[in-house]
Amino acid sequence: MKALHFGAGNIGRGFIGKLLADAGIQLTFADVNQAVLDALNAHKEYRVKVVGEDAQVEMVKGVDAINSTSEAVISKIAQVDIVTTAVGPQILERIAPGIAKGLAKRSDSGNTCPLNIIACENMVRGTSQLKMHVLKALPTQYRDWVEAHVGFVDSAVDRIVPPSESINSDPLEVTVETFSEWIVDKTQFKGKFPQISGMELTDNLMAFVERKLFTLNTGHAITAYLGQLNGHNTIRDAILDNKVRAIVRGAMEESGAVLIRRYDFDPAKHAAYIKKIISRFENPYLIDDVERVGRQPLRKLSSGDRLIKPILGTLAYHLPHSNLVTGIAAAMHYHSDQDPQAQELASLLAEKGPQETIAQISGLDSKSEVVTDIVKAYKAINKCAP
Ligand SMILES: NC(=O)c1ccc[n+]([C@@H]2O[C@H](COP(=O)([O-])OP(=O)(O)OC[C@H]3O[C@@H](n4cnc5c(N)ncnc54)[C@H](O)[C@@H]3O)[C@@H](O)[C@H]2O)c1
Ligand SMILES: O=P(O)(O)OC[C@@H](O)[C@@H](O)[C@H](O)[C@H](O)CO
Repeated sequence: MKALHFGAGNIGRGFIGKLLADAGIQLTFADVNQAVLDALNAHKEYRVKVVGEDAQVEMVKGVDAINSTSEAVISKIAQVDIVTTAVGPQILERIAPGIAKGLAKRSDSGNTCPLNIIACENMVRGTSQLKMHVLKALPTQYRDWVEAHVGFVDSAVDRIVPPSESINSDPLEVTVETFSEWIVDKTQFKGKFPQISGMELTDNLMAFVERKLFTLNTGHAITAYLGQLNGHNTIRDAILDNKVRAIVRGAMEESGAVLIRRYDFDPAKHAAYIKKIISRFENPYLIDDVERVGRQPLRKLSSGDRLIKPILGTLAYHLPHSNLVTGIAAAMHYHSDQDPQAQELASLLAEKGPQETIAQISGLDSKSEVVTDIVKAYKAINKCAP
């Protein structure tokens, strides 16, 4: 089997690419980072440091790389059996035209072997969104062919992979936690399921996607935002601060109450899931900056993402949400010189004030009680800020 994986970054090299290569699949990465492309093509292998109680170094071997903006992508898509992505939600639209051209070439060349495409991004049904962009870029005469031969498979992906400490000495080495989970929607495959150890199949994907995004990522983001406000640089330092930890746990429990109602999860198992996540945030072997986890605050404050979607659930079911409100208010204070979205957020706040800003970003009604609560919490943080 052959695979093309877009995004040779942390999760690409540290998780999805590793599982594909470990399964004996011939793997090519597509990226735009020339240094990473050159290093992959020079060495054809890289180190994955799996850190935890039982630390070990594993090698990923036999890989190569192409530029994702080059014609080579089109030829690859015409030939491979599986395409995966880990590029970030905002990049899916950018890689779609190349995928569409590749699918047209595949059809023209008479390759009717099934192809499955799986986006591994932190978003709800990311592959379905990628499909929408691909179809937009695809000449209409290929649509039926694509529907018949190409599976667009949604997935949930979970492994904490911060940038490696050895980035300067080895641009390919990646440091990952021991925990990992990749769950794919088995109802969307074309042809036989690929045999990839570590890839789990489900016919109930939405429950897994929401459980992960609205528990781990909700808690992670709030840890980052409150961590920054309280002077912490890393997720571990932030979660070890009892003030931060209480709000993070409270927010995950509030979001969890929605998930338990929506998906009929077992409350005891969900409580254990939250406990495990907090211990993952505490991982002493990973250095994960609050700036990585807090990145792109406008995305994280959008209506379907980890902060707003859970609070909408609490409103629908008339459940408590005071910790989520604090988390959202903290997100509005997020600042980073490196992050264009943090700067846009700051400009919006300066121009429109907190009430209009949060309403515009999140889609919440500016006159609603919840927006009033968020603005009150935002101003209360302002008063305490050093
Ligand atoms: N790191 C994690 O802990 C983690 C865990 C689960 C899911 N994710 C998700 O995985 C995705 C990637 O996250 P990451 O942490 O690996 O980010 P990253 O920045 O380390 O990697 C992204 C990679 O995509 C590449 N890229 C950018 N534009 C591209 C393009 N047009 N074509 C091909 N490649 C392009 C970048 O050069 C980079 O190598 C995100 O959606 C993230 O939410 C990350
Ligand atoms: O990748 P983002 O920006 O959506 O979220 C930042 C982190 O919360 C995220 O990357 C986690 O580390 C990951 O989702 C763990 O599975």
